Amino acid sequence: MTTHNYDHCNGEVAVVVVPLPAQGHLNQLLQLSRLVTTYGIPVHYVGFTNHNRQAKARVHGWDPQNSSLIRFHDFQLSSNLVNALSTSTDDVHSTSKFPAHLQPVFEAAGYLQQPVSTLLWALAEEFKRVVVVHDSLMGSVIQDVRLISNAESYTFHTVSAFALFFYIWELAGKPLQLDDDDVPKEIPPNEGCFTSDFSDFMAKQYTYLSLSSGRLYNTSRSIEDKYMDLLQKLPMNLNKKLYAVGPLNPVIVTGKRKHRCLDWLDKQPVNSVLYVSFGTTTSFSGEQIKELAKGLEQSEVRFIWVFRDADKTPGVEEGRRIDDVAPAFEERVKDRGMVVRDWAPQLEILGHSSTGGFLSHCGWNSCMESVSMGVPMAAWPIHSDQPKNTVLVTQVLRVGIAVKDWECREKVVTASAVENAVRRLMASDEMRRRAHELAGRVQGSVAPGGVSHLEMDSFIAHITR
Ligand SMILES: O=c1ccn([C@@H]2O[C@H](COP(=O)(O)OP(=O)(O)O[C@H]3O[C@H](CO)[C@@H](O)[C@H](O)[C@H]3O)[C@@H](O)[C@H]2O)c(=O)[nH]1
Repeated sequence: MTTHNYDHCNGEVAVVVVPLPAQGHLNQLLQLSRLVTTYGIPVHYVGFTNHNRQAKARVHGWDPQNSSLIRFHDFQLSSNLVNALSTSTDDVHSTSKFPAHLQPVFEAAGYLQQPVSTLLWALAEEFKRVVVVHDSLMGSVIQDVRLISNAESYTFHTVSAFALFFYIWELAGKPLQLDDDDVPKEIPPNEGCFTSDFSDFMAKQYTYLSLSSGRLYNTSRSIEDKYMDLLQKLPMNLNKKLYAVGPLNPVIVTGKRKHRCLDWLDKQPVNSVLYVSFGTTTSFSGEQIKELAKGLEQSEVRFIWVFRDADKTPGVEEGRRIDDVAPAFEERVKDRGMVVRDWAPQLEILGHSSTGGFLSHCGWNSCMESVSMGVPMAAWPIHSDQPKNTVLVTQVLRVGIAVKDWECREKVVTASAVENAVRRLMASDEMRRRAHELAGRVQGSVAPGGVSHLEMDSFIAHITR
């Protein structure tokens, strides 16, 4: 890890990081925390106890317990809240695949406002300046920043510049005139991507965007320069400084290898293995699982399949769903496939030379990790920003193919559609070549002198001014 010579910052500036309590968000803000500490600046990472524990346990490539500059502030979920959350279950048969069962925990995050406010006032006494970096969906929690004269806040966006721009552009009634080459032919509309409860929640949190002094993005101008420029032109961003500081995931993975799937990967030929994973917010129906299993089997491709349900609230007792992958399936494919049911080391898998493709829901972490590691994708969007990320990956960056059309989102993806897409992906040397080339650019952007590295330097120079 690079350490910058910013020791003069100690005692002057404290950074407080406030993630939304969901894995895809906790992770990015924890990686950002690590980056900030390389400049010698202390970071205070706040959240519910169970989520902080989960974030630390799942992080890739480094151990947050060894960082003396990151302090975790754990706040307890009240027992009433735990009871309320335990009744909220994931409905795998719903036509909307948005993880509505997580909505109560997003709402519960509002309870962090009071303890976070107390922390901010205390730090404001101790430090010359308190800098709050908060998830774009946690604006209400940090709203007291405006009352503290030596505090300022920055909004952190966990999605691609592309998905965010087109989401806001549609919501705001398409305020900018766009050139033909800015807009791929078909941008999936916002409708159908979220539940109405979540859309209301986002709208409420976005009312706090005007409070912040600037915005941070987990993306790189080496791939999304055009969409960062478009974001800058939106009325809400006209007088804000935008910083594209990603990818925040390590682009070179080192350290102890623990998982058995990495030993298995060592024995497979270069670029021969398909990695299959749908992140932490997707649960498939039994029927969909069977079609996917059949498609993988028919494709005759080697694979690692991370077989998981969507996350629930950590620590909240949950019912287990029946495991729909039959032992007979695993037995039949055991010579060329592996089913992983625990937490898979995704970055290490994507960074392994035997991995040649990624069948993914296109969550933004997965896209950035795959792009950083030069692995082409087969895109199977499920909800939220994923349909827009699919267009970015397949039509703009051209390092992937689509497995399913977003218009057919309510239909089960058949085994033959899986088989065809997987075969096409694994056979495309041209796409793999482009993915490698893109990875070189993205990795270069976070190296010293690279564009993301310079934007991070510029952010740090600004908050330590
Ligand atoms: O066994 C596993 C499963 C997941 N991961 C990691 O978990 C993260 C998953 O994140 P992502 O790919 O973004 O998917 P979601 O968990 O579904 O993320 C949510 O949050 C993202 C950021 O806002 C959005 O882009 C997604 O649409 C939204 O579903 C990635 O870092 C993976 O490397 C593992 O390491 N091992």
